[in-house]
Amino acid sequence: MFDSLKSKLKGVRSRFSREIEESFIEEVSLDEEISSPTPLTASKEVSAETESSDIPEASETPEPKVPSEIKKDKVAFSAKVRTLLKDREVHISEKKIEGPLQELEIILLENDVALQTVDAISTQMRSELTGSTKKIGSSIDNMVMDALRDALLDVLGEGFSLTSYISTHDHPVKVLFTGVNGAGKTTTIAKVAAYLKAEGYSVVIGSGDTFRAGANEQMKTHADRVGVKVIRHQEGADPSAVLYDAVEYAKAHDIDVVLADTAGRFHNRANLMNQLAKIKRVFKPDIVAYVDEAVAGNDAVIRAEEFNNAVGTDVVVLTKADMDTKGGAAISIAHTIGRPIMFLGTGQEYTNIIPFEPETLVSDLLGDE
Ligand SMILES: Nc1nc2c(ncn2[C@@H]2O[C@H](COP(=O)(O)OP(=O)(O)OP(=O)(O)O)[C@@H](O)[C@H]2O)c(=O)[nH]1
Repeated sequence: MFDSLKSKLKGVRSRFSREIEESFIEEVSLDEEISSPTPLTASKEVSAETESSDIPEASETPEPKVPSEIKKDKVAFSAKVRTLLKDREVHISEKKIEGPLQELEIILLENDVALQTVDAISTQMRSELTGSTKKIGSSIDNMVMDALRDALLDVLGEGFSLTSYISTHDHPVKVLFTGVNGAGKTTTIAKVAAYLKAEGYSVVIGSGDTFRAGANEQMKTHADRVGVKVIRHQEGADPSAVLYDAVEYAKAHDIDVVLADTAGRFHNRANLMNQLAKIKRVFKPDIVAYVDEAVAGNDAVIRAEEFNNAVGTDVVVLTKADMDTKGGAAISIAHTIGRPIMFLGTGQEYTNIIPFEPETLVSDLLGDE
């Protein structure tokens, strides 16, 4: 999942660290250290905090150095500056991180992160890394990592736990699934049903896709496999009536959750969008879940926004995350439409669904152990 983005983020993180470190190495007047017999004249922020024990002794009669010795000196010197920087207060100017920031922006754009989300991540990184004096903790790498983690968490928002919602609201909780054709709504409903059953909740499915030939049978097959009752009418029936019946069944049988399927549709099909508005009026969902493919990248973000504007959306489910190497939709969608992600679909098995937790995604993206 999101492998291309992961490896690129790793690269740009090292570049941030390198550039920040190198700029301090320059400040500590490298030439002077290598060629002159005088002690290291550490300058600016670092020198102010360097203790006398950190400063190498000057030899009285220095021998001229051969190139290999100079190289070794440089390496040793960089290591020394790195040590000096740890637990020090330093000032990082915007200039020092401009190059890597631009690289980060390009990487995010190339991986389908929406422009406004890229801007937000970049602004947050800039403000967290620069400006006032910073205390570098264990290392510059960690400081960069923390800034990137905070920026990503900021755009990902809080996530949405369906089980927490169910445990704190009246039953039956009604979830309406909307989205474009073939995004994976029907499969997702079966996966969510299996997930909720495993969490100890009873579920009924309303087969509200009465439009596509074979959709009823497909839903029934999935429901049978995960052991959940499905309410169906004949093909072409009014989906609002099917879903109304599903709610009545849930009330009569003390069922915790109703999961309602709908036919796939595009936001620009006015009659189908009006039908969805009617379904909402009759079914009165507690949660409207917009389903789209993570692999669709920017298109998924644009469609989610259009659905949200047309019929409203409370949460998003991104399917086929297992096939998505970029992660752009997962990173941008909550920030762009202002609605949290509820689940990620990660394969074709019924167990291939994970509740979306921003911290887990960010740890995965940044390669935490
Ligand atoms: N790899 C992968 N495939 C998935 C995932 N979710 C769904 N699919 C596949 O996507 C295809 C379409 O899924 P459906 O559930 O039929 O899609 P739908 O949105 O109900 O389709 P319509 O009824 O046309 O609106 C199927 O082949 C699913 O197995 C996922 O998370 N990963």
